[in-house]
Amino acid sequence: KRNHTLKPRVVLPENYVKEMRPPARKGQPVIVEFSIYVVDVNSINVEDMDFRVDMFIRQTWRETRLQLPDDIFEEGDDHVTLPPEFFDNLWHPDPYFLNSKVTEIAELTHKFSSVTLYRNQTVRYAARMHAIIACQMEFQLYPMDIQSCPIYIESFSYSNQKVRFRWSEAGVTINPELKLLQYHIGEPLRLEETNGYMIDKDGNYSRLVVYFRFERQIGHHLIQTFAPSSLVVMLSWFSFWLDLDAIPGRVTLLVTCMLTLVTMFTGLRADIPPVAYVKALDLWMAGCMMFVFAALGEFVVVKVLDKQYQMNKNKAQDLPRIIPVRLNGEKGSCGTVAAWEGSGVRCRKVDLTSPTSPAAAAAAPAVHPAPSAPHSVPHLVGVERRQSILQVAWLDADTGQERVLWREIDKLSRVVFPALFLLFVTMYWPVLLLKTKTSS
Ligand SMILES: NCCCC(=O)O
Repeated sequence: KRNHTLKPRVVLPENYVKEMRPPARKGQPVIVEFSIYVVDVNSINVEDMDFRVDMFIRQTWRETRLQLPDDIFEEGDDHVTLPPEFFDNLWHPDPYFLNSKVTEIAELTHKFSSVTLYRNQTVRYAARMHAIIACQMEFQLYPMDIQSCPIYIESFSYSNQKVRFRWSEAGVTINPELKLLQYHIGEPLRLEETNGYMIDKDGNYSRLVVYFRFERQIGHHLIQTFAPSSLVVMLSWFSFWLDLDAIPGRVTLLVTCMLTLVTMFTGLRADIPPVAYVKALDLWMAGCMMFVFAALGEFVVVKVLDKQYQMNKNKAQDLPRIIPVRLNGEKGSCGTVAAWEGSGVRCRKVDLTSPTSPAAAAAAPAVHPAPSAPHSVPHLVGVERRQSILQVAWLDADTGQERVLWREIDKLSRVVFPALFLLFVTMYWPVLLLKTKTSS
């Protein structure tokens, strides 16, 4: 019965010891060249800070002990491809992914790997692998963050004096059809050949590094976060157009805006792990909430001041407009106009309807030195109250209507709030873009 399997001894000498590395010039390491074709990157998992990559990983090295008879090659070929089982008959390097959580060779009916022997005694081993790679992610610039995730390939047992890893000319290539939901893979990928940090008595371990750059696409967050939250802030400005007396309307509008923002940002928090530092999104959230909070605060302050003004105004209107003020040096109380007239005490009348007039100004100091006069105290309060009222309220020259300082704040806020929000936006985005650029 004929056996068509290629026997290892056909290509390997009798004295082949697979545990010994191929003979190299004295003191020279075996050079192993790597190339990677990334088929897919999926599950960039910010919760666990890792990502899953499917790839073809290829290694080539010279095995000078191979004896390759012509009849194992097909006509015109310079290589013969063998099934994965043949790999176990050969010496082979022992790379591993230093920062992987899981590594496995894909399998269906057989392992997806192959060994190719070349006429020039080069061995090529290719395998399709899945790996879950740990990545130290940083979220300071989230959602404009760029994650730099390296894959470290290191020899497990051979120091760099025995085996040295190199990137082949092909290096690392990415499937051009690869699309990620939220990320863009920055190219070209940065490749490095270094020595590992673990120092053996024979030296370091040879290490290859490929840095994946995952640039988060802002589009998703523009639609889901930035645009809606900006609209909610703008919505809160409508309260400045509502009347100061529309308390339920204004409070409902502002509180609803605040709750909408809180709900929106609570939902977003689930997208990334709870890190201990401030993220760019936190600043945006805080900014938006501050604007709505400030609008609510403005309403409360203006409403309280207006209420006090209205109360003072009503009380002041109940007070007498013309009061008798005792002349300097006179004894006795003037009291009210009715009480004073005919009392014999020398007083003079002061018209308080115009307290800023010289008469009222003159009256005030004249009243102060007479604390003993019991009836002068309410009149003094009346004078001061009238003065304070007239400082915060005035008649509109065009309409002749009373205008109150507090109510003017609402009008000012209609301009100041949008202007400040615009300033916030124009400072936030350039700083964020600049930081993103410098971090990549
Ligand atoms: N069909 C996958 C081949 C992979 C490789 O040998 O590079």
